[in-house]
Amino acid sequence: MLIIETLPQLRLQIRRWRQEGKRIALVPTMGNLHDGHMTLVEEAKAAADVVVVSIFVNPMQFDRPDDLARYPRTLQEDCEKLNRRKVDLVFAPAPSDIYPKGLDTQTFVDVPGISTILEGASRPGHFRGVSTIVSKLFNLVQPDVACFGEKDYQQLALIRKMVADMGYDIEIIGVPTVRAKDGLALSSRNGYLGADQRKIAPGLSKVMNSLADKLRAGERDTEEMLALAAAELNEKGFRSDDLQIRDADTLLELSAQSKRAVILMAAWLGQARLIDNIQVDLAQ
Ligand SMILES: Nc1ncnc2c1ncn2[C@@H]1O[C@H](COP(=O)(O)OP(=O)(O)OP(=O)(O)O)[C@@H](O)[C@H]1O
Ligand SMILES: CC(C)(CO)[C@@H](O)C(=O)[O-]
Ligand code: BAL
Repeated sequence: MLIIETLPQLRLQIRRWRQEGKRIALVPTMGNLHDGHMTLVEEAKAAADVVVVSIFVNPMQFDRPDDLARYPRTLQEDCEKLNRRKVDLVFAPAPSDIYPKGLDTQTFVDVPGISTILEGASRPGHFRGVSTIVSKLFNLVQPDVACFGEKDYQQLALIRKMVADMGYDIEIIGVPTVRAKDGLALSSRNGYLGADQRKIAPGLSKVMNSLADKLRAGERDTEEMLALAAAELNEKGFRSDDLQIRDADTLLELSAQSKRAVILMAAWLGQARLIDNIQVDLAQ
């Protein structure tokens, strides 16, 4: 497995593979890898000849400096895991390679509409940072296919829109959320949970699933349903943040025309802001 940190070295290797006619898959990550990431890697392997995993804690997408500072960085363990999975190349650049002139004058990619609602409203500038780094990684790695997790539902929708709007010739594969046995969605930020909080954490998916059951049973008073869900989370020890039931295709409010809903959950548990989502078919 190649571990490359600089842009010129990466370009050289990508050019070689292109000349050999290889189909390239990209899995963008911020590292501290878990089984959710490994599922993305397996999907990437099935879809291409060579797999590139990027590991970059992207400062441009963090709206809180403390969140950036304490984000777990475990490059050596990550590379060992990826080596065992027979990944071909890990791209792990330094921030100064990606943003040599800093962030203030960096050209950015903004996806209108979707980047400022929901998670984008809670985390100002976050999605501009995501679309900019993913666009830059697409240009550097020139993948034929790229894999993203459904756990970050709005992010996946943002990337799909960017690819369509900008004419990237890249297939985007969305990978279903990988969970622990007790239902908690795997996430690097779960590492911030203490042992007692870890016991409470699956409550987020339990409350989400009971909202999904209510939708399936035909309940449509979403305001009332979400207020009850927030109270239930707070009772369990969370600080409910943003809970939404939206049209799964547009991310706008549900309408009579909506075919599928997505329930989007965000709640604080101690120092960790946990997110989760589930899609529900509304066909009666
Ligand atoms: N449990 C999971 N199941 C499927 N995909 C996941 C899961 N967790 C993360 N991913 C995906 O892995 C990619 C990289 O995510 P990232 O490195 O930010 O990990 P993370 O666990 O989501 O960390 P955090 O949310 O704490 O930043 C993204 O496409 C993300 O959606
Ligand atoms: C896609 C991504 C790697 C861009 O930094 C990040 O937002 C993530 O880990 O989901
Ligand atoms: N997995 C989403 C990246 C972030 O929270 O910044």
